[in-house]
Amino acid sequence: MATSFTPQTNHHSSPPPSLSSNPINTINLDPTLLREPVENPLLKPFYPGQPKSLSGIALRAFCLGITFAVGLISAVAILLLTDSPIWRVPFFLLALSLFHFLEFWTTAERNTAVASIDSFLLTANWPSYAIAHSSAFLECFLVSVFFPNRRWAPLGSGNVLLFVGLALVVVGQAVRSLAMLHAGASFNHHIQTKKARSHLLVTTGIYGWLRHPSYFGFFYWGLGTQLVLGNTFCFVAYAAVLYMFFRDRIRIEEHKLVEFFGDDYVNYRKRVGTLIPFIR
Ligand SMILES: C[S@@+](CC[C@H](N)C(=O)[O-])C[C@H]1O[C@@H](n2cnc3c(N)ncnc32)[C@H](O)[C@@H]1O
Repeated sequence: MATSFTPQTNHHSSPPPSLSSNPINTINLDPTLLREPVENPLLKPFYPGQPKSLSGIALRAFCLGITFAVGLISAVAILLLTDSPIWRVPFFLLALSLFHFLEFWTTAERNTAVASIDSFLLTANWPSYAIAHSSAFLECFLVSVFFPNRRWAPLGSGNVLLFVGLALVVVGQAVRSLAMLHAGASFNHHIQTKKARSHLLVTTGIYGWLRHPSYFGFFYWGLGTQLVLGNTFCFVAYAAVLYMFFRDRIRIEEHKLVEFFGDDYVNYRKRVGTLIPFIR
C-alpha cells in the first residue's frame, strides 16, 4: 500500500514549513522501498552487472528504439525515392527491433518479477538465432543488389507474397504479444521444470483458440519476415528449423504441463489445437 513520504534533513525532526507546505515535495512511496536494499527482494537484484541491471535494460531499449527508427526511416525513404527492392533490408531491421522490444515490454508489464536483460531475448539460442537472421539479411541484400528482378514469384505472385508476408508479420507479432500479456506470471521464456505457486493453467482468451499462441505467433512471424524479404532459401530453412524447434519444445513443455496440471491439461490439449502445421 502506498504511503506518504515527506523529505527530511538531518537537523530537523520535521521538515521546514516551506518544504512540507509544497505538495510537490510530498512523494508517494511504497513502504517496502524504504527498507534496506539487502533486505528488499525488489531492490536486491538491481545491481550493476546483474541480469536485472536497470542501466543495461535502459541501454538495450534505447538501442532497439534507435534501430527501429533507422529501419523505418530508411525503408520509407528507399520506397519513396527509388524503385530498388533493398527497402526490405531495413524493414527486417525494424521488425526485429520491435519484436525484441516487445519481448521485454510484455514481460515487464505482466510478469514484472522476472523481467531482466534476458527478457529481450537478444542472446537466446545463441549462435543459431544470430546465424539465421544474418543469413536472412545476407540473402535479401545479395538478391536485391545483384538480381533485383529475379525473386521467386510463381505465376507473377510477387506482390501477393509480399502482402501475405506483411500480414503474417503483423498477425504473428500481435498474437505472440497478446499471449504473453494474457498468460502473465504463467508465461516464462524458459520452460519451467518445477511448478511455481503463481503458475496457473491458462485456457481462456487467446489460449482458448490456440494451445501455444506465442509459438504460433513466432512461427508465422518468422515465415512472414522471409516472405517480405523475398528470401527463397531462408524461407525454406526457417520453415524447417522453426517447425523442428517448436515440435521438440512443445513435446518437452507439455510433458511438464501434464505433470503440473494433470487431467486439466490433458483435456485442454484434446480440446484446443496449435495451428502450427503437423503439430496437433
Ligand atoms: C515460452 S512460454 C510459452 C507458453 C505457450 N507454449 C505459448 O506458446 O503461448 C513457456 C512456459 O509457459 C508455460 N505454459 C505453456 N502453456 C501454458 C498454459 N496453457 N497455461 C499455463 N502455463 C503454460 C510452460 O509451463 C512454460 O514454462
